[in-house]
Amino acid sequence: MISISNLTKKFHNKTVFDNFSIDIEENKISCILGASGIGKSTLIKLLSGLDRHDSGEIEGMGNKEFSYIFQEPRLLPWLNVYDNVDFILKAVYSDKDERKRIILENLKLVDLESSANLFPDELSGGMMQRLSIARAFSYPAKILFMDEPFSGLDIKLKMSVMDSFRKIWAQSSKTVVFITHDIDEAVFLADKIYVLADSPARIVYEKDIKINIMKRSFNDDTTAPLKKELLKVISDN
Ligand SMILES: Nc1ncnc2c1ncn2[C@@H]1O[C@H](COP(=O)(O)OP(=O)(O)OP(=O)(O)O)[C@@H](O)[C@H]1O
Repeated sequence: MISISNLTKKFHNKTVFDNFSIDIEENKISCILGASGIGKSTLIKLLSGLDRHDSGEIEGMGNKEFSYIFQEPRLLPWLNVYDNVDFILKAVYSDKDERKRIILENLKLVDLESSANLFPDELSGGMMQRLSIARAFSYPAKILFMDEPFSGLDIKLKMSVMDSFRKIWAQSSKTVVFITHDIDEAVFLADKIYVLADSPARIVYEKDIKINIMKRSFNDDTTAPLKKELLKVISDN
């Protein structure tokens, strides 16, 4: 469990979190859903240690390594697909053959095995984001933070990239903290959804989704009531 308790974070005179608490389960996909500017990215930065909180406790991160997937893929343009992944693995695995096995296995899961020699400027937006997913999963980190990784993609690409994401996640046992403002994305991928609202931010709603992630479809009637509920919670707050 990753636990945040009684956390306070201020930027100058803006209090983003005041006495904020949340428990995040390990080996699951937890989704923080909320409007723009509410504090979602700040929360991930505090959890990952990229920013510091003013008071309160963050427990369960210890020295655990984490990887990040951002809204934009952040690839190295001078390296091909294979080497973009190899670049980050070199710091962890000295054995070239082991790196090769890990890289090819992960590229295969996101359907990029046959694109290993292409450079980022030869990839579509969806391919770039799939590569950033393969890179994040190749790195042996227990925790993955995702900051709106699908929001720059059109609906068709989004569905295909999210499908790649769930396949690759199902092979791992990573704890994922996923932030988004998109209800469809949250309902498609999350084991648990937290809705963040207000200023200072607080959790106004939380829900476990029991349907197996691999069995969900983007336009699934069984999740329609939940989507409606989330829409109401968001518009009421
Ligand atoms: N480094 C900073 N300095 C000053 N204010 C900041 C800083 N980072 C964030 N903020 C403020 O804190 C609040 C929360 O920002 P944050 O980026 O966490 O929101 P968000 O929910 O991730 O929004 P978005 O979905 O638009 O990325 C905003 O009001 C923002 O202006």
